[in-house]
This record gives sequence, structure tokens and C-alpha cells, in this order.
Amino acid sequence: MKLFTKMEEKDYEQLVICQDQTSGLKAIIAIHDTTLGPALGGTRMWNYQSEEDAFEDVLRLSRGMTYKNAAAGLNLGGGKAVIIGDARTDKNPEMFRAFGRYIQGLNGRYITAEDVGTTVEDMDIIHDETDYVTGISPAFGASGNPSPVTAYGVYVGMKAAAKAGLGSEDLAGKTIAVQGVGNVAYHLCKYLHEEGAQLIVTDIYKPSVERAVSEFGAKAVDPDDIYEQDCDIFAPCALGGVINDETLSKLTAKVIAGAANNQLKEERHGQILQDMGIAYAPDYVINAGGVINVADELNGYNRDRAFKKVEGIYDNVSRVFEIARTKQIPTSQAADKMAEERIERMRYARGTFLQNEHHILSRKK
Ligand SMILES: NC(=O)c1ccc[n+]([C@@H]2O[C@H](COP(=O)([O-])OP(=O)(O)OC[C@H]3O[C@@H](n4cnc5c(N)ncnc54)[C@H](O)[C@@H]3O)[C@@H](O)[C@H]2O)c1
Ligand SMILES: CC(C)C[C@H](N)C(=O)O
Repeated sequence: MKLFTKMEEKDYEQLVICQDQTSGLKAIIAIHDTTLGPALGGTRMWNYQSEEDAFEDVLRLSRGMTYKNAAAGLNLGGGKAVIIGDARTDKNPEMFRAFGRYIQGLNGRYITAEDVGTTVEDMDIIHDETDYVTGISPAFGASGNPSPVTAYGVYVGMKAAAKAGLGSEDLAGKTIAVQGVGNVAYHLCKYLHEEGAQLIVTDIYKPSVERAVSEFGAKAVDPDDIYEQDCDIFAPCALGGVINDETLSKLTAKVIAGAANNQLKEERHGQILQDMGIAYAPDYVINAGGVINVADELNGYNRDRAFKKVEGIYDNVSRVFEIARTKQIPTSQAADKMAEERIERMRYARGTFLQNEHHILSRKK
């Protein structure tokens, strides 16, 4: 892989490769853009097939965080980290201590949190080595697991998407197909069930499916069958790239709104969704609840304030649909436009020289 060519393509600032033989740590931190502030984004632990896959993933995810944080109105740039390994079998405390020291070495350029494969407990261990970590235990006055808050954001964002695509934000009686019922989607299903939606669920991990069936009366289907289910809304809540040439022809839903990052396999799939008349709530706009919640820790965490900010996802998703409608562009492009314009405006606004710069981390001192 030609790393510099890759970095130049989307203007990445920095890649940090971390290795610690004793603990088995093999990690990559990618900092995409720090125009708005320090790069905040989670750490994913995943058993990548190849090192190249890990680089591809961390690069894509870190850029996604630049757009997510910008679109959410946060004074934070975008970054992400991946640890190569099996989250069920390869973890040890020393691995996260070593990783925490690498983060500390970046002196606040990168702030981490949870992502797929990492937990509050892992963040607490990282916190033994650095303050540049969020999503740590409430015992530290912090916000804990971001997943339930992400789910709340997806729920309110789904309502906005339903209004755009189905003419009403009321989800009672609507059929919603949920792909992956993990940490976020479990809580999402709870909100949807309470509102009276009919749920169809799938997961490669059977106990999660059984829980959704018994608690929410969901209908269970095999993972490959989820796309063609007769439904109003498709909610991708597992991994990325699920909206692609193969799956598009199977979809019956009029709305796509879910938690997964990087749902579109390629940018052109956003245009295809528009041509098909499917209302797509761009992933990084609708799933920003977790990062909004952990970012609140930088001000001294307040749960009510964080939830209030997360409620703003309804307006943000609506705004994206409005931009898409007036400019006649896909919602994926409308979201990019919204995020890029904010970054550009702030690039100018923050150009004035200050001897003692005040920024989001100044509050942590
Ligand atoms: N946790 C958060 O706060 C947060 C915030 C923003 C975005 N996200 C994104 O949302 C998604 C879900 O996050 P999570 O924290 O719930 O992760 P998770 O690992 O708890 O849940 C994902 C679930 O998807 C299942 N899955 C994996 N491949 C599948 C497949 N092919 N078909 C069906 N199910 C499959 C897994 O078994 C798991 O139960 C991820 O893409 C994550 O990056 C999470
Ligand atoms: C900062 C985290 C809570 C990030 C989260 N995993 C996301 O993708 O938004």
C-alpha cells in the first residue's frame, strides 16, 4: 500500500503506528483533520484479515469522524484508532496501558473512546495512562457507555428521516428491519418497540437475536435475508459497506436510517439511492449521539445537557434532507456539504493569531 499517496488522496494529517510485543499491541491511530479542534474518535478492535484492511478501515473511519464531528457542531476534528486482534480472546490490560501511552504521547492531538470491540473497562485502563480518553466510567464523573445515547440519536434521526421519506415521523405500526442487534441496536429496538413499531431483526450472534425476539416480539431472519424483507425502514446497525450494488436491488424500504458507520460502499451509491427514491439519513449525521455524549465530558459531563444536544440530531437530519431537496443532490452529498462548509468557515474564523490560544482542551486544566 502506498501510504503517502493514500494520505494525500483525502488530505490526512498523521498516521501513528504502535507496536508493543509483550502485550501484543498492534495499533494504528489516524488523525484526519484537526481544523475544528483535537481529533476525537473511537478505538475499534477487530481481527483484520490483513494489515492493508486495517489501514483502509482506520483511514475511512477517521475521515468519517471529521465529517461527523463537524456536522454535529462539535469543536473537534476527526480521528480514529484500530487495534488488530480478536476482541473476545486477544485483550489484556497491558495492551490498553501501552496504547494509552501512545495516545498520551500525542499530547491531545487525538482523544479516544469506545468503538466496535472496545468497552468502558478498556477506556478505564487507557485512562490509567492518559486523560485524552472519553467514555470512561461514570465513577470518574464521566459518561460511560455511549451506545444507549447513540441509539437515542438514531431514534430521533429516524423520525426525521421517516418524515422526509414516508410523510410522517410517527413510527407506530411501521415495519423496521434492523441489521445487527448489538449494543446500539438493542437500545434502538427498545425505543422503536415502545413506540409501537414492528421489528424484523438479524444478527450473526444468535443470543442477541433471541433477546430481541423475546423482549420486543421481533421477527428473526437470517443475515442474508434482511435486505429483501418487506419493510418501511431499513436500519443498518452492524458494519459498513452494506449499501452496495448487490444489496440495492433487494431493498424494499423507502427509508434507510441506522447506526452503522460508512454504510455506503462507494460514494456513487448515494446517488443511486436518490434515483430509487429512498430517503437515506447519512450515517455520520444520524449516529453522532455517542460522540456528542462523550465530547460533553470535556466540559465536565452533564447527562441532561448531553441528551438535549443529541435531540438536535432530529433537526440536523431534517436540514440535510432540506439541502438535498433544494440543491437536488443526494443526502450523502448534502451532509458532506454541510460538514465541509463548517470546516471552511472555521478555518478562516480561527486564523487570527492568539498568543495563549483557548480551545476545547483548555477546560480540562
Ligand atoms: N457504539 C456507539 O456508540 C456507536 C456510535 C456511532 C456509530 N456506531 C456504529 O454502529 C455500529 C454498531 O455499533 P455497536 O456498538 O452496536 O457494535 P456491536 O458490535 O455491539 O454490534 C454490532 C452487531 O452486529 C452484528 N453483526 C456483525 N456482522 C453482521 C452481519 N453480517 N449481519 C448481521 N449482524 C452482524 C454483531 O454480531 C453485533 O451484534 C457500528 O458500525 C459502529 O461503528 C456505534
Ligand atoms: C467517540 C465514539 C463514541 C465514537 C463512536 N464509536 C462513533 O463512531 O461515533
